[in-house]
Amino acid sequence: MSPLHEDDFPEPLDQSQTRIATIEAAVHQILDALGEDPNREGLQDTPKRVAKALLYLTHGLNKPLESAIGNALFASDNDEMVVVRNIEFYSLCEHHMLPIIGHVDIGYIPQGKVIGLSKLARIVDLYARRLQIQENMTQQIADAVRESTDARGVAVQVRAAHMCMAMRGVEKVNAETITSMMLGTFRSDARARNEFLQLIGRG
Ligand SMILES: Nc1nc2c(ncn2[C@@H]2O[C@H](COP(=O)(O)OP(=O)(O)OP(=O)(O)O)[C@@H](O)[C@H]2O)c(=O)[nH]1
Ligand SMILES: [Zn+2]
Repeated sequence: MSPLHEDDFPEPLDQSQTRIATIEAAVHQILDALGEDPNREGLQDTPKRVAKALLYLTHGLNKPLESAIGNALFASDNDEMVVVRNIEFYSLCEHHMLPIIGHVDIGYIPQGKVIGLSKLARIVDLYARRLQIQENMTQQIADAVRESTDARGVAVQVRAAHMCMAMRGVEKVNAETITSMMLGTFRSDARARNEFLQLIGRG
């Protein structure tokens, strides 16, 4: 599965064209309301660009979990913790539609099968590429890893900067929001939790 590009949308072309046209008209109105001249040379193609960019930035919406994983689940007797850390993500906050930019660390303890490593990053993108709040994204990623792997435990930590807190509002550029979700063994066993935190460099 190759990464999605701005020009491919995961739906029939006519549906994408309808969405692009609708968003384009709305962006034209927004430019006008901002006091801009939407017809000046520099802005002529802006509504279309914004429409395509917004569809790209939310392309995880309504996509099933299987689309991120395919067949990449492999039988394995290994029952040691697997950690993939520092998976970068770009999302949009659902309150202001401004960027949330950060990193996700994922750990799981396999129980009979392991998942293709890249699929953990694809799971992150599936939930990041839509309008989000960080807490829900954290939980959705953890639930998806658990559901797809039947792992004994799943740990997810998300560290992010919210542009709505940096570029406007309280204007705190250095604030970092950390959320985590511990399932199964990670919730019940402090040693497993601490090992995860050590491995992600936060213990
Ligand atoms: N819990 C949570 N809050 C978020 C997230 N992203 C943005 N927010 C917050 O959503 C809140 C919306 O608050 P409102 O008072 O309705 O909006 P606002 O007037 O724009 O608030 P300010 O940002 O404080 O100016 C703000 O406190 C944001 O910081 C997130 O991922 N999780
Ligand atoms: Zn926001």
